[in-house]
Amino acid sequence: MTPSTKLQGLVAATITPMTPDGQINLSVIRQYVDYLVSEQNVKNVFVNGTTGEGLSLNIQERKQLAEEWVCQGKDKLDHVIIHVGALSLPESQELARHAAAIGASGIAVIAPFFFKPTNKDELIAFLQKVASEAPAVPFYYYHIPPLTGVKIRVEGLLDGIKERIPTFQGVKFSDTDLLDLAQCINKNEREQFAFLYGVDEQLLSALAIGADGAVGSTYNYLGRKTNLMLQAFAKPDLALARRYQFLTGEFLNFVIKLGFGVAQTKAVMTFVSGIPMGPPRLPLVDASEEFIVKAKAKLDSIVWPDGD
Ligand SMILES: CC(=O)N[C@H](C=O)[C@@H](O)[C@H](O)[C@H](O)CO
Ligand SMILES: CC(=O)C(=O)O
Repeated sequence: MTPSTKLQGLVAATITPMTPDGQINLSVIRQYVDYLVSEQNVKNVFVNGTTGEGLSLNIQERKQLAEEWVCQGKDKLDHVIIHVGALSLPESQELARHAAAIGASGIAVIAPFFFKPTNKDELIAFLQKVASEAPAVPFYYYHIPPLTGVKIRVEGLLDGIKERIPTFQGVKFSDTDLLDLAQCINKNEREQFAFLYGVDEQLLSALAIGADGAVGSTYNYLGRKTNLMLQAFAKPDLALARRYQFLTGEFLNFVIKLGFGVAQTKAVMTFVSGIPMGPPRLPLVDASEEFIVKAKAKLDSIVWPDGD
């Protein structure tokens, strides 16, 4: 792994494979890593986040998953970022120390979401207490207000953050407020922070205002297509880049109308990759057969510009 290089390009938010009886299934992670690298051309992962049901796992499970991803990713993946956010500060700190000990290339933390920070100073104080437990590991703030309910704008959070959190390296930005994202990017030209966008259906818009890359659930199975969008954007061939975004958007728009979340992501990844992701953990419930049939038909019907 090469933790010193700036994180860019696509990062798959990993799914947590589970057995039919609901235990974490570490045995398929090796195959999962190979699939991401060879079939999707994705070499960075974000483990135990939203898609990974990180907040529904216990500490032991989170550590086992982190270890397995780091171990299986060795020599194959570029970055293995571990999400270590938790409602309990000591638990989050324990996970941060663990991630450092196993050699993770970065850690990320969401805002605590039961008792919530009410301003940026409270939020930074929490993040700082976690980050300082892993003083040699790049730290990312994971901004996802639709799920945490913590709507503190990132632009303001960045002011002086490097002084409070010396390992601060960037933001995983999972919000539709592109003005906030743009202000962050504009402000941080010199700092070399990485801004990774997390709303896959509008990644192209975020690239246009300067996002470095993306972390998302769809890069598990649409990584190759999204990489082609990134290439088209870099060229630049905007018409082609738009075409890819419209097509991935067409799929997402379709499944969102059917009801789309982590359970459905597990089902889609299972039929696309052939790797059994298993059921989600309650309160999430399995995708319906009807969803699976319709989602598969939709994905199969898409004619991609690369001829697939
Ligand atoms: C709320 C959520 O899970 N967001 C993911 C990452 O942040 C995205 O990757 C979405 O799954 C994706 O954009 C589809 O809506
Ligand atoms: C999408 C994402 O980054 C997550 O699942 O945490």
